Amino acid sequence: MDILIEGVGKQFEGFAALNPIDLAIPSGQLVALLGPSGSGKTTLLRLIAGLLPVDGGRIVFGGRDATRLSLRERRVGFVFQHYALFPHMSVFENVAFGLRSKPRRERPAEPAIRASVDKLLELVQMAALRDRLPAQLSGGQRQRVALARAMAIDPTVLLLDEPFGALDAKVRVELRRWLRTLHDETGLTTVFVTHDQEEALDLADRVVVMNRGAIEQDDVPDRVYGHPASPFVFDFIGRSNQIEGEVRDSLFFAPGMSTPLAGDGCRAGPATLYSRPHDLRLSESKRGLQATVQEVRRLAGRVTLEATLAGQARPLVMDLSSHDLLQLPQPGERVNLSLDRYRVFPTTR
Ligand SMILES: Nc1ncnc2c1ncn2[C@@H]1O[C@H](COP(=O)(O)OP(=O)(O)OP(=O)(O)O)[C@@H](O)[C@H]1O
Repeated sequence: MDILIEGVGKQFEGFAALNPIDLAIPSGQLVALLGPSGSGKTTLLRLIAGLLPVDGGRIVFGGRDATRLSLRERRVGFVFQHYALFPHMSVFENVAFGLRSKPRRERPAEPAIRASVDKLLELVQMAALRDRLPAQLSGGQRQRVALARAMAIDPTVLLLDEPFGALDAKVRVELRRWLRTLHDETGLTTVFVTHDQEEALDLADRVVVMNRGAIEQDDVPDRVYGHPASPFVFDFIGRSNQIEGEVRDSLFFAPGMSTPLAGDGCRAGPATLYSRPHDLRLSESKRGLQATVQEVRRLAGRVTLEATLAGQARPLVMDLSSHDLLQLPQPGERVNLSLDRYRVFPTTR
């Protein structure tokens, strides 16, 4: 089911946790809300769920205004980071709970409940552990049961708040691949909150990057990484280099360099050039950026070089290609660098 959010915002005691935003979540997509702590991700998820009343605007589920509907009426499946399964109930009973607690006239008959719980347990690969208690499961298994429980009510949408946040790194990666496969099988519209950029970029069809209660970019993962829409996104996603300078006559100037504006252009005045470490190269040409090598580092099979530019507070970081490794520059050496791709934004202070 598609979800439309129109002019929805939320304040807590005068503090804007979420500025009024517009967002369209197409049916069947897996959407990540990504941002630093306090950026408003959970607030937005809770507003979609109906766990919090909106200050204004509309939330539309599949063409139907759901703004004033409760969580139950919206029929959303919700999974929290620490989803408290009922400790005294078996895996099977936990998943059956949502169905058993439906009002009598909506409640399926017992054989139908058993059949649908069996199917869900197969889907989340927990059928073999159906009689176990939550305390007898690993963290990852518990979250799979929580997901099955959220899906038992045949939800219109699945909302997941840092579902793998409490798990160790290896299990997280396994579970996120598993969630992607599960999503492809069920086709359920799913929105999940994460502050882990790798998780968002790896898993989602669309990534909504949030900062200070606003949406900075809503795009497919490749574009969020390759074409960041704002300095915040450039900085927050992946690694970035910054060169301080100014824009004049449609050129970017910094001490010892001038280069044409790329992309959407940037108004005249103080500006910052952003680039990725893999978009910088060692160059033979004397016309490139002149830099002084500070350090060459090896980390996890990658070799990076740190170099300073005259007049710049921050060093530049670049990934070296295998060709560069044949003649590895040494600390203190002067090198010429060229920029393959970059974007210039007005400097924000
Ligand atoms: N019930 C509340 N009362 C007052 N302030 C709140 C309440 N809920 C959230 N906030 C504030 O609103 C802002 C956004 O919070 P929110 O939980 O949406 O952020 P988040 O992006 O999900 O962060 P995290 O990743 O840390 O969970 C924060 O500054 C938070 O302190």
